Order: sequence, then C-alpha cells, then structure tokens
Amino acid sequence: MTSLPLTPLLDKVRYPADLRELEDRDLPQLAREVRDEMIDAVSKTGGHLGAGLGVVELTIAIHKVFDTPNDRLIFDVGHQCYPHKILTGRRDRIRTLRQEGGLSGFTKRAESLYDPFGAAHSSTSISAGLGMAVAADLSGTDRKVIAVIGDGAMSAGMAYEALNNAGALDARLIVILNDNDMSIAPPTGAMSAYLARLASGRTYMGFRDLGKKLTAYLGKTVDRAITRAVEHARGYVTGGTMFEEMGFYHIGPIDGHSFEHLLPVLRNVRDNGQGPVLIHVVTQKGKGYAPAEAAADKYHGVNKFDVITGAQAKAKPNAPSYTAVFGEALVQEATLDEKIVGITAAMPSGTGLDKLAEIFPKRTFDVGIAEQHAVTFAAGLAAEGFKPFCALYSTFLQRGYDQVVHDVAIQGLPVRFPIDRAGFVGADGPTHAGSFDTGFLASLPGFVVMAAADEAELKHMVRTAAAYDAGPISFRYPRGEGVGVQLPERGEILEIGKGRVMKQGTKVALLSFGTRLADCLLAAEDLDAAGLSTTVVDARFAKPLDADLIRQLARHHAVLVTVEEGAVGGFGSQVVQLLASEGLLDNGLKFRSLVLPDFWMDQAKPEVMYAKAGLDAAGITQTVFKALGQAGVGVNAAG
Ligand SMILES: Cc1ncc(C[n+]2csc(CCOP(=O)(O)OP(=O)(O)O)c2C)c(N)n1
Ligand SMILES: CC(=O)[C@@H](O)[C@H](O)COP(=O)(O)O
Ligand SMILES: [Mg+2]
Repeated sequence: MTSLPLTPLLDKVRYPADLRELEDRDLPQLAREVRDEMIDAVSKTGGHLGAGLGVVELTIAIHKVFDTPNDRLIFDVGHQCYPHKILTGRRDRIRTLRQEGGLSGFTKRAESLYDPFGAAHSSTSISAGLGMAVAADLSGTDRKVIAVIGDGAMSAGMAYEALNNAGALDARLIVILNDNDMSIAPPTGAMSAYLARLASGRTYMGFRDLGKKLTAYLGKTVDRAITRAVEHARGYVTGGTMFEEMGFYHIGPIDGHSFEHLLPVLRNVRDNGQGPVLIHVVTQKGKGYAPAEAAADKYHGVNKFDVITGAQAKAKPNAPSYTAVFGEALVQEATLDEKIVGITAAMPSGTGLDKLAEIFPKRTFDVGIAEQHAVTFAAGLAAEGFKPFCALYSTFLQRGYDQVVHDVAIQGLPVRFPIDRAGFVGADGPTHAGSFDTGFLASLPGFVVMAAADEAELKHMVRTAAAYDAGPISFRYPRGEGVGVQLPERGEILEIGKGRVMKQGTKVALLSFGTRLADCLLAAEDLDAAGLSTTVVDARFAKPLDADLIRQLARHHAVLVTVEEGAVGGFGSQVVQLLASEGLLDNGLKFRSLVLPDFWMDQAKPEVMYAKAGLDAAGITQTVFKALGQAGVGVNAAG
C-alpha cells in the first residue's frame, strides 16, 4: 500500500472559510500540500493534471480573497478545477475523480455550491459570468463574479462575444486570463502571439503611468502593494491593449505563482473600481511536478502514473485506435490527392490530424478552439475545389451546427466531417459523449451520414469521403481501440446508401449503425441458440438509407431492431420514418429502436455504460425476447 502525502496544513482546510483563517504567509505551504494531494490523487485515477497544477496558487488566492460561494467563481472548461475541488469540501472524494459514482472531472452544479456553473466545453465562462454579474446588479447585491479563462479558451468566438458585451454593459465582472502559453497542444493564432507579446513586456507602461492609471481606476484608496506587486513581477498595467479597447480595465501580466503578487491585485480589484476588469496572470502548465513541466503536452491528460518517475500506465492495446487508423488513412489518401486538406480545432493529437501535419504541414490547419470557424473555413476551402476533412469530436461539432447547416449543407459544399469520440467516452462523462451527431446531421437534406462498424470500415469511409464530391459527407467512430480486424492496404470506395448483410436469418433482424455491430453479432448467437434465427445487417449509412434492404428486413422478419450509439432522433428515427411512411409497420412487424437513454449518463467504464444503456449483447437480446413476449438469457447476454 502506498502512503498518502503528508498534508498537515491542508488537513485543517475543508472549505474556503478555513483557508481564509490562515495567514498569507501560510499559503505557499498550503499550495505545496494541495499540489502533492492532487498529484497523488491523479496518479491513481488518471485525468487532467497539467492545467490544475498550473492554477494551485491562483485558486488558493481567489478563495482567500473572495467570499466564495457567495461570490461566484467560474472555471472555463473546468479541467483545471481539481485544486478547487480539494479546497471546497470534496477532498474526501478526490480519489474518485472521473470514476463511476465519483466526482466529475469538471465543474458541475449538481456537485457543489462552489461550482456555480458547469463546464467542460471551453470559452463559456465570460458569458456565464457576465450573466451572473448582471443578475447581481439587477438583484441589488454586491456579489463579485470571477471568470478564470485560459489562453487556449480565449481563442474561441464566444469569448469575444462576451468581452464585447461586457465592455458595453460596463458590468462588474472580473476576468482572470490564465496564460500558460499552452492549449492541449501549443496554442496557435494571432491572439496567442499577442498575449505572448504582452507577457514579454514590450507594451508595458512605465511605473509612474502605472501609479496614475491604477489610481484612476481603483480610486485613491489603491493599495501600494498592488503597484509593488506588478512592478516586482516585471508586469505593469498595460495601456491601449485590445482588452482596454473593448472596455475592460486591464491589469497585468502578473506572476500567477506568487502570492505576493496575486493577493494585493485581487484584494484591490475586490474592494475598488467599477466596470469589467481583466487580470492577465502568467502561469506554467504542469507547475511543480517535474515530469509534467518537462512534457511536451505538460501532462494535459494522463493515465494513472508512477509519482516518482512520472511514467504512465499503458495497457497493451489489442488493436489500433480508431483515431490512429483515421489519421493514417487520411495521410494515405492525401498522398494520392493533393486537394485533400485537414482541419482541427485545437485537437491535433486527439483527432489524429497530427499525422497529416507531420507529412503535409501546409495542408493541415489547427484553427484553435474555434469549431464554428473550422466548419465555415472548411466550407470556403470546399467552395474553391479543395477537399477539406474537418475533423472534430462529435461533442464539439455541436458548437458548429449552424455553420454546418448554413455554410455547408444548404450550399451543398463537399466538406468531409470525420467525427471522432462518437458515443460514450468513459471518464469525461456526459459533456463529452458524442450523442447527437447522427440526429442533427441526418436531418439535413443532401447530407451523407455514415458510421464505421470497425476500423477496416473506417478506412473505407475515409476513402469514400475523399472520393465523394457531390455534397457534405460525415463518418463517425468511437473513442478507443478498434476491434482488431484485418486492415486493408487501402480503403475501398463504398457505394453510397448501401448496407451489408453480415449474417442471414429468418425471424429476427438486427440492423446496426456503427460499432455496436459486434454486440449485435454476439446477441445473434444467443438468439439463434434460442431458436430465433437472426439476420444481422451493418447499415453503414443513416443517410441515404439502404431503403431496399430495410424493406426486405421489414417484410421477411417478425422483429426488427435498430441499434446505434446515439440519441433518439438518429438512425432508428430515420428507419422508422421510412417504415411508417411506406406502411411497413401496419402488418404486425415488431419494431424496436435501441438508442442512448434519455438521461445524462455520468462517467463510468464504457462497458458499464453500454450495459446501463441496454446497448450491449444482453440488452439487445432482451429487447428481442421482450418484443416477442418471451423470457430468456443467452450465453453472450449473461455478462
Ligand atoms: C469547445 C471545446 N473545444 C475543444 C475542447 C478541448 N479542450 C479542452 S481543454 C483545451 C485546451 C484549453 O487550453 P487553455 O484554455 O489554455 O487551458 P490550459 O489547459 O492551458 O490550462 C481544449 C482544446 C473543449 N473542451 N471545448
Ligand atoms: C478537457 C477536454 O475537453 C479534453 O482534454 C478532453 O478531455 C480530451 O478527451 P480525449 O482524452 O478523449 O482526447
Ligand atoms: Mg493555456
């Protein structure tokens, strides 16, 4: 058994009120103990490590200075909130982070009063904070609202929409820009370069001007400590910055690891001034843990690891991941077709597009956390005859939906959408589950919507998408490993709108869309063994449907079950629409549609989530037995 870190001071702090009892001089020790606690916890659970390590001092300083939870503290994305959880009554459960029944890996309203706003998708904090600041104003309270947003998150359009609005409303909102010069990958874009220039000091004001400016903003009561703090940090209140032009009072950059600098600035901002203020804080991702500080990704997201060496546990994979297969297949196609380009919204390694970037850097675009822009940027490329692969996670594509409709689909532009993380994603929970893409894409006229049943199918779909130029086309695939099928040398071009029969039976038809196919095949074994001869079909397409094949299934089977890892409104809904409109439900066919359940499923191991959703072999088999009014459990259904 490994021993827990020694944390005598932290042991006295359950809530921020306890922290506020400490002397300022105790805080560096508290920070060391919070770091040790967090490193130990994440070494056992895995999770987002680097971002939290970088905000330990900032989190402590905010709770020390502000009256949380009455004052509202919002973390953008929320992946950096582990120190906050440790300090806000959740330390006793910190080793359950991201586990089934445990703490969420993000801020979550249902979990704590100290999480006034839930997050996991980025760049929402300034908007939410502004809403809360205006609400405070309207309610006549003097509650403070603090939004902590990273430099990566600051690349999204929503952040600017909020800054723009806040400046105009002159609301009392405190934005803390946590600038660690990192997103998941190194940040890209002009804004990132601008922040780097600010942090390097080239636009700083002189000390005398600083004094004048602070007095002008904070009033005559301005604490001398604040001017000393920013001076010592080599940071000065900047003049004429973009943030000031937008109506914010801008302080910084200051050293986000120094309590001497953080506390006076926060106290002065708390007690003085009016209107929105932006404090630019410079931090280091992974701070205080050598392996994280040295890692290229600053240990953004890690598996369980050995605290001494930093070595992460890696189970030996049984098959390549879908992401890797996609990345390699895209490189293969791009090598043969120079019109192919790749687009990622700040997720080069997560989407596998880093492979394309290695070989074709000029044809690969990391646009930052900017999914809306990514989609319309791809549309522009497609309008000029290029073949853009706009590779997004299903959950993040949601943010670009109007762009998909208005800028791609209505104009019939051949943008290719590889959709990763389709379905359950395990530890990241409901905010990251890819639930809705089939529904929101298959309802769009002219869209081709595919799902890969295994990694070989994924290769076929990459090639099919590359070859298809008649309009938008998407293909979805899940997080994690493939099923271990033999991969073809190169993908084939699939016939649009044609499914494939995997196994022919006579009584029951299982019509699968995506990687639930493997469980359909297992369920079919059990059903066959129970005397229910079962057909299994891989639909491949939710749009256009293979209408002839579906008609055959409906006419020649007693039970037809659709199976997909997506919410209601997706593949099954397309199928039932076809059946209903052609009267194929009128003759006694028992039709059932298995989809994700109608609740937000918390994090757990994917197998557990499938079972809860009734989307594993057992759930499929049971659905058939129930439809036929029979009871029965098969071998594959037992688990
Ligand atoms: C809309 C959206 N797109 C992509 C992501 C994936 N993502 C999570 S954290 C992150 C990087 C955030 O960088 P930053 O805000 O600077 O925080 P840091 O990790 O550096 O502390 C990205 C791209 C997301 N959560 N939300
Ligand atoms: C916080 C966030 O949005 C990402 O870090 C996400 O957790 C990555 O997920 P994957 O591990 O599936 O790439
Ligand atoms: Mg960052």
